[in-house]
Amino acid sequence: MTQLGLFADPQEGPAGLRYTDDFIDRAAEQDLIGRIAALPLQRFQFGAFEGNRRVASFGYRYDYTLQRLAEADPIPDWVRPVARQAEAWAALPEGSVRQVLCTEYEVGVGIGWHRDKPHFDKVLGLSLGSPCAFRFRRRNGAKWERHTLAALPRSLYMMDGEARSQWEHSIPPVAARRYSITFRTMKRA
Ligand SMILES: O=C(O)CCC(=O)C(=O)O
Ligand SMILES: [Fe+2]
Repeated sequence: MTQLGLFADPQEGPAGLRYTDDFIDRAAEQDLIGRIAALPLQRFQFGAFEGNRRVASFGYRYDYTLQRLAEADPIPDWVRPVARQAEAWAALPEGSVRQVLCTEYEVGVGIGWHRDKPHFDKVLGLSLGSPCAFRFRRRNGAKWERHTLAALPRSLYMMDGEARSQWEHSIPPVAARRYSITFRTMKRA
């Protein structure tokens, strides 16, 4: 387990955060990167603000303009085995991952502070291609509690409990191109 705590006891990560290195091997990583790179990725749109990361959603997507979930293309066959593998690791029922987000971060691109939409329940993320600092923060009175997870390529994290509901997360601009696959379960079936 690789967890790097900044400004905090390294033992004290957000409750409900789980992480494992080497969730997949290098061959599987290269295969998934090739699959994602071949997708018709769209620049992430958040109202008037255009983020720089590029994404493709499957199962469901969150429509920021209408502020609701919308159906998306079905989860592709090539994602299913790794989604099943993530469910097994997280002890989730098979098939409970109903939303998949594939993301590409070019050099210098990251993601700002946020919590994932409340429509989703558990959030798991597979890192591909390069490492990132996966940062967490939570307000504690006048201060922020902070934690940084060093997410290595081929690793998997899960946000559940407080890590999911109380803490915000962000990724500072990456030094090398990174891909991720985010697996989400739904709050209500
Ligand atoms: O790339 C990642 O691992 C995280 C992405 C993320 O936080 C999100 O899309 O909500
Ligand atoms: Fe997120």
